[in-house]
Amino acid sequence: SLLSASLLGIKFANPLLNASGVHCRYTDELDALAASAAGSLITKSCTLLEREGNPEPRYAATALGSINSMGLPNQGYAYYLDYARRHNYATKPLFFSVAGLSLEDNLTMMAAVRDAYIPAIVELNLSCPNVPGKPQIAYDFEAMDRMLAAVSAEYALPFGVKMPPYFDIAHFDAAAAILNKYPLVAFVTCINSIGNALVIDIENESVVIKPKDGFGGIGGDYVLPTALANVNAFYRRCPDKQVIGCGGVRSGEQVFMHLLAGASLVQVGTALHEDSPRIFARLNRELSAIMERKGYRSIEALRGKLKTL
Ligand SMILES: C=Cc1c(C(=O)O)[nH]c(=O)[nH]c1=O
Repeated sequence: SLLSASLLGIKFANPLLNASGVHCRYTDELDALAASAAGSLITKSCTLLEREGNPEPRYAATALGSINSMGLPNQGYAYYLDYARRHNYATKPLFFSVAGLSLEDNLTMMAAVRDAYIPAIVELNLSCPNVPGKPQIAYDFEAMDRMLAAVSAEYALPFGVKMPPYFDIAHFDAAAAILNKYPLVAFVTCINSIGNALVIDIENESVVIKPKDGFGGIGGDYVLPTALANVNAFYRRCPDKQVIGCGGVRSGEQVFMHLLAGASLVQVGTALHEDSPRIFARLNRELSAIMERKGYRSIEALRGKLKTL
């Protein structure tokens, strides 16, 4: 149909899903996504053991988006693996997000997913900006190379990576060169939040979240141009991989932009957090209206067709 999409040869009714971390920590949240108009869903990035995460307040919405320093609160990987075993894949695909605190933890968790023989798609999070003392892997190119070599060897199935934003062409080049060494890295999700921003409330003359003196990852309108640039940068540099867009989506127009930039699927974070899973029905309607107005009969007809001047 008009909004059909595909990734790893798997069919999706539409390209939309949640960004990992939003509306996906608990099974009731995941069930609501499974019952929504989203084409698929992804679990909260998980660690080996359950984590409470950082002290609250750790999320705040602003006029232009959001800031968070959640600290990777999650129920531990066994909880999400149990959910992934029970999911009905005939209704819609499920992604499984992994953010281990060590290479060993990532290997253990991904081996468990592999050995469960379920069609869950793994998105390895290389970009969590909010675990104090843990610099994010994707900003350490040697660490990322070692991680992908070990994970590829162990998991031995196609998987994806969740990347932070880069802001320098040389960094796009270097990161893509590493990803292109690993054919099992079948997709690249761009972007995670822009790390370590600072939102100030002038009434209270204070920061708005408690962890890290108020420093946290931002999402929403703030990040849209950076998200689109990262989607297109990796789309151009990784012709043998697919790209999932994430960042700044709150209407059909931004979904259309991500698709033009080369995205195969599009994740929604801040706008989903501030609304509800009902947002997916609206986004599908708005995207359909734009495509019909422009005469597109499929997403493939417009995907990656961004014009330069
Ligand atoms: C997995 C941890 C992440 C978190 C978090 O749990 O603090 N927040 C983000 O914006 N991105 C993440 O990847």
